[in-house]
Amino acid sequence: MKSGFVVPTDLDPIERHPKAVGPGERMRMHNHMCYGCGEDSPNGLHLEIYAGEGFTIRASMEVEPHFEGGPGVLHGGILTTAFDDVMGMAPLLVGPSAVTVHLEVDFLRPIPVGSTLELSATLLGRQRRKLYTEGVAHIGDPDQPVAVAHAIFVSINAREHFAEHLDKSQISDEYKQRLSRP
Ligand SMILES: CCCCCCCCCC(=O)SCCNC(=O)CCNC(=O)[C@H](O)C(C)(C)COP(=O)(O)OP(=O)(O)OC[C@H]1O[C@@H](n2cnc3c(N)ncnc32)[C@H](O)[C@@H]1OP(=O)(O)O
Repeated sequence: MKSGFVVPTDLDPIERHPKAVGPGERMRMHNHMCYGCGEDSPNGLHLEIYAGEGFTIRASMEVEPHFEGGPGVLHGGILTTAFDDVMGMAPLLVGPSAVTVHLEVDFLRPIPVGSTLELSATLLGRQRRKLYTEGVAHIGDPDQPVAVAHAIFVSINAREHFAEHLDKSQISDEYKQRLSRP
């Protein structure tokens, strides 16, 4: 496996945020129109994402026929989207809203349509605003991953980061209200 992803050795200490959801609980939806996890996204993946122990996250995804890429198998871009969303929840265990700046996926085995894909993510560490994460996907045997991903998220001030494009959201009024709260 080749990867340009390197976790720095001089990481900042991390601890679970006191307000983070507990192990086994569903992660709070950051945007109910999100293509990955939003329950109201018309064509989205509708991922239900749960906090695990420590700095881990998990989710399951049914590989629907309309997720097909190659004949009978999951499209690689859909898998990448799922990783982005599941791994993107890991920073919320320690506090900050964060967005993806780098995401790489190693596709190890084809993933058949009709299977249940188990996704997990681990926050490996933090260096200043950068949050390093690893994701693993398997079907059936957890010791036989079908894909592995590595990503860096960078913490943001959500109010400032999304301000310019808020009007384009399908739920801009709701978001404007949410982000205006002190
Ligand atoms: C809100 C809650 C979300 C919860 C889950 C969401 C799941 C879905 C997640 C997504 O899909 S987010 C959508 C895709 N991502 C974006 O649209 C982000 C676009 N990028 C940006 O807007 C800017 O790059 C960003 C605001 C994130 C950072 O710009 P800044 O000017 O604030 O920071 P800067 O460029 O100085 O980078 C901060 C650190 O990150 C590092 N960095 C930036 N880009 C990098 C990169 N591509 N690879 C590696 N490191 C990177 C950078 O070197 C630096 O490291 P150091 O602390 O060591 O100086």
